[in-house]
Amino acid sequence: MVVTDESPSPSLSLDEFQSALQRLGRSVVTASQVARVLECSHAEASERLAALADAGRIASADVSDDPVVWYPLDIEALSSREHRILFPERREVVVEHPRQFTRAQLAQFAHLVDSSGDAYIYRIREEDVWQAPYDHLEDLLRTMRDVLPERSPHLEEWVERQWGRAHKFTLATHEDGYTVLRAASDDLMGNVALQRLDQGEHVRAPISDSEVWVASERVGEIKRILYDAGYPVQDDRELESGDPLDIEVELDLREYQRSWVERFESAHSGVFVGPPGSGKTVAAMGAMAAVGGETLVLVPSRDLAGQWHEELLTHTSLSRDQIGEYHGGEKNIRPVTVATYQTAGMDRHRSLFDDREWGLIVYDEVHHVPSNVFRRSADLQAKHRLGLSATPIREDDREADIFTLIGPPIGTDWAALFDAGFVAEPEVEIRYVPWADEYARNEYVSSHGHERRQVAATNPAKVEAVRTLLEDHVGSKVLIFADYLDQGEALSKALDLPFVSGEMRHRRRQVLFDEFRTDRRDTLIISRVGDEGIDLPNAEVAIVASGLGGSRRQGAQRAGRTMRPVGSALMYVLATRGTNEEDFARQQLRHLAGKGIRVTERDAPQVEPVVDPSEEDAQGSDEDAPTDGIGGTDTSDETDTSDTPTDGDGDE
Ligand SMILES: Nc1ncnc2c1ncn2[C@@H]1O[C@H](COP(=O)(O)OP(=O)(O)OP(=O)(O)O)[C@@H](O)[C@H]1O
Repeated sequence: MVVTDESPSPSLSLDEFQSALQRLGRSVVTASQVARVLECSHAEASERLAALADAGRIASADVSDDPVVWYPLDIEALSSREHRILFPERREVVVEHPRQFTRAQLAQFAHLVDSSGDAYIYRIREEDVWQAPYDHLEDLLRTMRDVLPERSPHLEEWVERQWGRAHKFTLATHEDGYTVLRAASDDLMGNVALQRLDQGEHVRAPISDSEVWVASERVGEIKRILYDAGYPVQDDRELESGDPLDIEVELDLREYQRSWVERFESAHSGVFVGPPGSGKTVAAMGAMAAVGGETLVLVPSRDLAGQWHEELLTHTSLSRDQIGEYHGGEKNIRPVTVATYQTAGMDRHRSLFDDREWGLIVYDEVHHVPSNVFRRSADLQAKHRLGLSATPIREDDREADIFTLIGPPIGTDWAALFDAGFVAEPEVEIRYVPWADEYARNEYVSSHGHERRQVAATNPAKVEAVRTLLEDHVGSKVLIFADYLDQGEALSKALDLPFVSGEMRHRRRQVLFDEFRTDRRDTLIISRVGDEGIDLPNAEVAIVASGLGGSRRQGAQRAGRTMRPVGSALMYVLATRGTNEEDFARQQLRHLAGKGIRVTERDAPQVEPVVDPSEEDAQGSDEDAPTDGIGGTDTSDETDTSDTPTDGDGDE
């Protein structure tokens, strides 16, 4: 029986029309295609499309031998509109022109694998499900359904299986005080754990078929063994609170900071992941107050140690004699001690970990923890451990170390962060700079390895490219990053600006940083020493002259220096055209895309180099003299990211 519905078809909104286009993956459609998506008759679809066209919202074209086609009036608006496509079998999501919030949501459970051009490709790996910062599977699935263009039962079943694997083993504290490992089933204990753990070293004695007493001093190893076997362990043990220490935070924590601290209190360990400037350090003080025990804070550089010291004095009830610093400059162990990773990683300073009954270890810039400190952390499993990171993805992808030795990411309420305006999406532009001259290009062609990278990074034409950018941003607060000492000095001379490097005395650096913070200075040239956490909250523009060969995280940190909540922040990355810098630039900034940063690319405007007349004579005399290449990178500062630490400030 056919029921003819005399009432007019329900109208079709422009949003529904555009969603249909997205579902169909097309920008021009026929009524029958739309009928399929709307699950209505062809006639009804035609009627609804015609009504939308009559309302002047869409257009149609009579294509002679083909049916009428319909398309949005402003095809441009569509082309810049966010468009998501799911490939369930590959567990991939492709997003064109993703918005910042979309990228932040995807970063909760998916790994950004490519972002060249406008399409961002995310893949969901098993470890992404394991580390998804949710207490319940339903919460994870809700976020997925919110951000994925369609539901996929097949994908959700896979996610559920991975989630299950991450909840098959639990470490707990037995009522008699010893540490036990519990499995979700006898089989898992027998076929997975007991096949891999060492009887005696790891396993002390069986308690039941699914529960064993384990060696508490081997917990770090046990976690790693089971993680590598595909079973990340939930750590629900009661942890030591160390010698009691009463700490109060004298700032009102923001909603998302309180949420971080509450989640940490229930999990006892974990990582706060939030954009630079979002308040992780202050939230860590909240965690210190919650634990109420003596605290060891580990940071990547001496400058940052000084900054933590100041922040603790400013924002907590701690008195000056309760806080000490432990690094090249001073060796004071106090109830709250801030030490550099370099010092903490050295055997002759291992007493740092054992000298006091710490209740909490804080790892700042957790992706920066050197291997020897990670190894030492394996012995600290009885303590509360907190990581802070703006970019949790390690260059060498050692998420497993962070997960097993410190803890899983603790959920970040991105919506609250964005609503509170603590994430300013910076514009990042890669500017491709031509060679200064044939000589410089030939030098690149004839060099190899590190020197080749160096020649590309220190292309003299970059000086003019920086000068042009400074002229475009007169009055803005600008940081120019130069990894190579000679390039930093060349920029300093050409632009008459100070160059802050690890070679500069600590005191002089502080003076320049303070002048920048207090607006007595607009522009600074800095080397790696400025990468980690040095608080230059009012930087508005970052120009990366060199340092692309470093790592993705440096790119994020540099963007971070301009991602402070100061409205629109800009970052220019100078890459020499036709060299490996182009690939580095795209690879490094792809990582930033996963943190909600939009990347554009363009060629630097051609400019004639400004040559100092005095140099003109000098150039004439030895223009054929081979240069020995540009001086080495500034490894004299403390934030050397290699695992064999060097310490610019003479840490013993
Ligand atoms: N709850 C708060 N109330 C007032 N100010 C705050 C609060 N939380 C953070 N701030 C301020 O915001 C700035 C950045 O905070 P914080 O240093 O904690 O951020 P961060 O995420 O640790 O930055 P980075 O990643 O660079 O280390 C600081 O000046 C801090 O004093």
